[in-house]
Amino acid sequence: MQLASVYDRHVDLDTFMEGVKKRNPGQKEFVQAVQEVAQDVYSFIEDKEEYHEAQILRRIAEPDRIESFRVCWEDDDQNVRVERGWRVQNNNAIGPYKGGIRFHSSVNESVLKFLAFEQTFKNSLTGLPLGGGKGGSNFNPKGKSDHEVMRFCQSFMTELHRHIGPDVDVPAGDIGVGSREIGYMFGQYKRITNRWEGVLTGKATEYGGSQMRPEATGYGAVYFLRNMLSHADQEIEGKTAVISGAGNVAIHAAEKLVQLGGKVLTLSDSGGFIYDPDGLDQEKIDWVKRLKNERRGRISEYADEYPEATYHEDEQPWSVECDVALPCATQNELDEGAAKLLLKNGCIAVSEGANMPTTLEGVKAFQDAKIMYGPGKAANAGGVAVSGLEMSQNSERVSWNHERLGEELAELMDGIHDKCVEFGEADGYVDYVRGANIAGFKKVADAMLAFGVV
Ligand SMILES: NC(=O)C1=CN([C@@H]2O[C@H](COP(=O)(O)OP(=O)(O)OC[C@H]3O[C@@H](n4cnc5c(N)ncnc54)[C@H](OP(=O)(O)O)[C@@H]3O)[C@@H](O)[C@H]2O)C=CC1
Ligand SMILES: O=C(O)CCC(=O)C(=O)O
Repeated sequence: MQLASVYDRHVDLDTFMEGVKKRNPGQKEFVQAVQEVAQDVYSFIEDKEEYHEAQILRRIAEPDRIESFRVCWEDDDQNVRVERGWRVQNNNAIGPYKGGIRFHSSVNESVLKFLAFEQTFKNSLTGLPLGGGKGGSNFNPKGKSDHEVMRFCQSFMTELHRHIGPDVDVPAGDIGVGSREIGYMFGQYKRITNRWEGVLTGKATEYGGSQMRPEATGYGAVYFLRNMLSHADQEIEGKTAVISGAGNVAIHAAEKLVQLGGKVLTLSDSGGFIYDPDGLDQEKIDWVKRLKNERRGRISEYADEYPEATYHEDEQPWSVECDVALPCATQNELDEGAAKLLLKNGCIAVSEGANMPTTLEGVKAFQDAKIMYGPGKAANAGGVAVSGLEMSQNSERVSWNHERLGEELAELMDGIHDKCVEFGEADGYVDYVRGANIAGFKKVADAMLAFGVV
């Protein structure tokens, strides 16, 4: 009986999810990501026998491979330190594996599997030939010297280089991995292989990086918000916004929102959030860029620099009244209680700069209230899309200008929004989660069908 249900082509959603849980014990983030996709995909493929027969969803929810390795390095006191590194190559049906590298103490296999799974759908949505992958380490760069970070990155790449390549797998940045870390890793790859090739994206422009890549994820999340609002005959101008995070994505989301006439009230980090009732302007945003990218300081310092602002230690920004919210820090930072608080305070739209920042219950609260809710796999796809354009520029040995890339990014975000509407609109409401899941799934699934059982 048990075996029959496992191999049954038409297992129902609950049985499918039971199987996912059994095969991935203790991996709650991964199970959550699969659940969110499966519930939409199941209703889409209900009458499509070919997807059942080929067990497509089950195959996408099983990474092609996971490389796991030891990373040894020496700290400044010459202590030997040992961390663990991974690369999860989830699916390369439509292009080389592509997705960031995360350095954070919370990184484990479940987190990277969920990110690589999500990336597969996100990359498909961009319309570019990019498969899905993700990697990282439990190494925590916070408080480490530049030399320590360099030694760690070199050691990480010494192992990772065996598994990547410009037509195989092209990593980039994510939490804890910015331009400094990409530079150290690219330098080590080049040293080991003696090849200059576009094996990483997010490089500095001096050595093959693309204009607009640092801005792309945050700007893209705001373009997606603009698209959702304009589909509902609304605009960003004059809207108040709450943003979480104070890293690459949050800072650039704030910058674009302000450029488009929005008022940004908050930023946060893992210590707490700042509330600035006057709103951030470009000068304040530039100050935060220097704080985070050069001095590597804490967001609490903002309230010392700008006395009109207040700092709220160990708190999240979701209690602040706003029209729109952009979670741009990390997974599951916005739970059901926070979602209901945002709704109660009049929030009409959420655009996710982070990956899976809202819990399943939080997502349901937004959907039940029928507000505009753009899930990360659609709303934050601008980053990987411009990474895809960096790969094209590297292959052609050309460099496109800022203006062209800005236009390409806005067009890519328009395309993603259109796909979400095409597959997610019913009865006058756009379910962007459903739209993104189905559009992302369909392209990968059709490619897999063409390959047969591999
Ligand atoms: N960079 C990119 O291009 C893309 C990033 N993303 C997603 O966007 C999000 C942010 O990434 P990015 O801006 O690049 O990363 P950064 O490392 O630049 O910034 C991360 C920010 O989030 C905060 N943060 C991280 N973990 C936690 C936590 N557990 N609790 C509270 N705050 C936390 C950090 O605070 P602190 O410094 O205190 O840790 C920091 O302010 C991630 O979900 C990432 O996957 C998605 C698409 C592309
Ligand atoms: O630019 C990339 O390849 C990675 C972006 C990323 O990690 C993400 O979209 O979550």
